[in-house]
Amino acid sequence: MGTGATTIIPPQGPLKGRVAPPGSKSITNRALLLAGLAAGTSRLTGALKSDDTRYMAQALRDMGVAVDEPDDTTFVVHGTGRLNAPAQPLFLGNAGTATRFLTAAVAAAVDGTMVVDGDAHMRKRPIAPLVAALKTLGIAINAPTGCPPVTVRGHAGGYAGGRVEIDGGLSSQYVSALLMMGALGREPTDVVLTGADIGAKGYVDLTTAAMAAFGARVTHPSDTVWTVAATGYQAADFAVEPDASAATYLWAAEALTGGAIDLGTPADAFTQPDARAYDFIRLFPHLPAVIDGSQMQDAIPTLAVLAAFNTTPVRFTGITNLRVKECDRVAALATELSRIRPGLAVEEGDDLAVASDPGLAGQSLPTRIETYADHRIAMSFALAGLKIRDITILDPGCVAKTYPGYWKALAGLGVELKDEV
Ligand SMILES: O=C(O)C1=C[C@@H](OP(=O)(O)O)[C@@H](O)[C@H](O)C1
Ligand SMILES: C=C(OP(=O)(O)O)C(=O)O
Repeated sequence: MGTGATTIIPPQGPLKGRVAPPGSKSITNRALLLAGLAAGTSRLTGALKSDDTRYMAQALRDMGVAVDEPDDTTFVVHGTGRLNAPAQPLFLGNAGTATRFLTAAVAAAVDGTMVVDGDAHMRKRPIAPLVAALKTLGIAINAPTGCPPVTVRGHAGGYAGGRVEIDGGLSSQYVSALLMMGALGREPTDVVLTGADIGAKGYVDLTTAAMAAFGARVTHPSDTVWTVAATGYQAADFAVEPDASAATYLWAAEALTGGAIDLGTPADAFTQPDARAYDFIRLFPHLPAVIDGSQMQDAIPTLAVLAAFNTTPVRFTGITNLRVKECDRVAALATELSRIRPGLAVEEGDDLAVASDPGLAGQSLPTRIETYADHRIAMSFALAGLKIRDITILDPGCVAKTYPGYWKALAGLGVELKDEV
């Protein structure tokens, strides 16, 4: 459990100023991995430095790849075209991207047996579908609980290629992991989607775009099939775009206060799925009655807190896999919104129904928000504190997973914060 608490003092007027969100977590962790698998030096600029990307960078170092950090937003990765077996289990905290992507990559890039593990939260996040898919490729791999730790017997260059089926319903990261591994096969790999759902498909598009930047060739002959050529990876200089999920808090802060915050990047310039949230945020306080969250899952906490101040109720659908993120986000949103005012949000089957009440603004509703070690719960509920007096966020440091500068960014916009230690 983290410690501390931060109370947000609602600003007197609109929030105005310039705040650039940090680099994209999703893109940084893809680029780090691909650079680590390539032979040669890759320079990643605009990158995110946060818990999630440090775990990925450290894992590469643990496998013999030199990763330099000349400044706050740059990684220089000196790939050798091979990864060494790590002496210790790879510890990846609660970084879903690092855990899922590395589980597949090490199977085809490292000689030896290794363990991929994470913290207590990661040990509750499912990885069984990815493990089962890797087994079908002849890889010796085991995750007895269906979650990390995963034990993998890897062979550098040691899988043939061929066809691998994956159900991406619980996590699109399984699909991305197999695609990035695909370029390491001896022959091309077809990644074939089974099951009805893949979560936010935009993350798979981010994966194939990053792979192309590092020299891979992926074709997508049908909605459910990707073919990855057996090219391996080439070092590249790569500019990481700002994080769209981080941007949602700034867009929402602007909408809630009627402000003008310049992020330095227009919403339509992002390639990440969560940028779609802007199309809703700009409608505030007239969000629609139903919002399908399936293609912008990490933005749902932001939108759900915004919805509490909407003129009419909002139902969020397509959010079942929010239950297997850093915490059960559907339950957390219902519980914590209802802590502010009983019944403000309820779980209805697979949906989250937010009652919405613009009259909440300006009230004093002293509430201590549990954050469940989930950065997005902390960051989104801070938005409620821009409108309601006496909202306190517990364990504010958990934002370090993806946005260590979050509180500073709010303070830079003139938001007064009171820290308890
Ligand atoms: O591929 C990625 O970079 C991500 C995919 C999504 O997860 P799932 O695919 O597990 O839904 C998202 O929630 C996560 O923050 C990042
Ligand atoms: C779900 C998230 O992260 P991950 O799956 O990469 O741990 C997130 O950042 O909201």
